[in-house]
Amino acid sequence: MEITVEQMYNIENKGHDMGFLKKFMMENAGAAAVRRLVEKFGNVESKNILIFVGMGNNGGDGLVMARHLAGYGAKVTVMLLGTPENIKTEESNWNWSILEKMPSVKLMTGGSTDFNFNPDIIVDGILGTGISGEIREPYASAINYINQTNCYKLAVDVPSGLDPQTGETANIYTKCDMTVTFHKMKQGIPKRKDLTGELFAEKIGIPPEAEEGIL
Ligand SMILES: NC(=O)C1=CN([C@@H]2O[C@H](COP(=O)(O)OP(=O)(O)OC[C@H]3O[C@@H](n4cnc5c(N)ncnc54)[C@H](O)[C@@H]3O)[C@@H](O)[C@H]2O)[C@H](O)CC1
Ligand SMILES: [K+]
Repeated sequence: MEITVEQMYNIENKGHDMGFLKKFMMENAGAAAVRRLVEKFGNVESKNILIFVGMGNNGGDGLVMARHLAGYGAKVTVMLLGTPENIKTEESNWNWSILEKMPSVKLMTGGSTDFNFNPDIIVDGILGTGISGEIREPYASAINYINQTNCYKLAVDVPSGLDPQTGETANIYTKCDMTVTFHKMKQGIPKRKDLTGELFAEKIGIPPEAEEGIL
């Protein structure tokens, strides 16, 4: 069953109000996406993985992925597309503060795309269900960098720039090899398999009762 973005937010909020906090949903989302990646590659040890992180919860999922991938022995670099003080949500902030205590993950901020290594894998955690309007900087430059770089690309929830409700694209958008979306498929995402690549919908622990009165 495909659901709307509004239904997803309502289910997420109801699950949170039941006590299954968004930080746990985020943890399960990031872990599920990493499992798909590890399954794809067999082993991510020593792979150069570059994770672009937006300032909302799509970015937060990327931060969770960074921690899990470090645990698998990958060489992880996180590029936060802004400054840590401007991270928008409590859950993302919490995950950033953990990474600050992990020298195994290289943290970069601001959004420069002048990297001194070639990534094997890019994770697109720039924009998810919160997208609105044309893509602004520094997100636009990050999306251009992703599209110009020849490596494997995983989209967190939805390729950034693709509207998960309508399937329409903004002025720029990423083209990925795999997309891992969460809880249930959103209506617009499967309309653009050319941008999503392989597509998976992963459960993230939200109680089914959180759907009551919404679906
Ligand atoms: N489905 C679930 O239960 C869960 C989903 N998770 C992830 O959370 C994101 C949605 O997070 P949200 O913070 O609401 O939105 P985004 O991260 O997509 O981005 C919002 C952020 O981006 C800015 N912005 C919006 N449009 C633009 C634009 N065109 N150009 C530049 N910047 C833009 C805006 O200012 C906002 O601050 C969902 O996709 C999942 O990945 C959670 O992990 C929990 C469980
Ligand atoms: K994304």
